[in-house]
Amino acid sequence: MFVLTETNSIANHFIAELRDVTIQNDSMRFRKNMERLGEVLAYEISKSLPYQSATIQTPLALAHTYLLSQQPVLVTILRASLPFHQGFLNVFDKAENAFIGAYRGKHRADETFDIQMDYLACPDLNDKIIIMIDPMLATGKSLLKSYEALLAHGKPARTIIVSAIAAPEGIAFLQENLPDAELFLGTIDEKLNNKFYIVPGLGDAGDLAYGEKL
Ligand SMILES: O=P(O)(O)OC[C@H]1O[C@H](OP(=O)(O)OP(=O)(O)O)[C@H](O)[C@@H]1O
Ligand SMILES: O=c1cc[nH]c(=O)[nH]1
Ligand SMILES: [Mg+2]
Repeated sequence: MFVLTETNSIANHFIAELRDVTIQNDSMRFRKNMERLGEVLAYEISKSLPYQSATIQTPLALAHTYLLSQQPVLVTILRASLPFHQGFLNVFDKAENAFIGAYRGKHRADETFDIQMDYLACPDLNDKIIIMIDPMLATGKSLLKSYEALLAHGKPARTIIVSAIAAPEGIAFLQENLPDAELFLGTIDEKLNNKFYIVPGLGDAGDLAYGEKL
């Protein structure tokens, strides 16, 4: 498991601004900070991908380097993931993309909920490296249900899950139910509250980026 804030970097500022209740009034800044965090995490993930040697013709001579031997598939879970996904796409500009509509349905009286799924647009996933992008890992149910839906499109060779903020409960849930998935996290928070929101967290990422839904 990789946790970005285990090393201090400028990304601490992006996460601090995402959390800050005053700065959250500026939804464009919220989306931009989520995008910037996506770029940083994409760069960190890029260090773990496979590379092959390549030769580039400059105007003067040949330059030797290593380039990705396989492009990842970027999987976005609507809607909060959209700006985070854009950060990944800025870095992995040749990646294929998948989109999943998964969201927490209406909470019951005891605050439990089911995950609703209503949209899936996806390339062939057989033998691909998939990066599942969701800014909030709370209970982990959205990510697990999304992964199960993806399997109808093939069996990935490798699954990377990336979140900006994760709760210990969601991490434990994924480690139990998706033991082969690799986690790349911005930061790990304290706990979930009785509505299954991350504390201290940042609130509702989808609402902060795009406004409240009915
Ligand atoms: O780990 P979980 O308990 O499943 O919760 C996390 C999910 O909640 C948020 O989506 P939300 O349902 O709020 O939908 P939205 O993006 O449309 O706001 C978030 O983007 C995750 O997908
Ligand atoms: O804290 C949380 C949990 C789920 N979804 C969010 O947007 N925030
Ligand atoms: Mg939401």
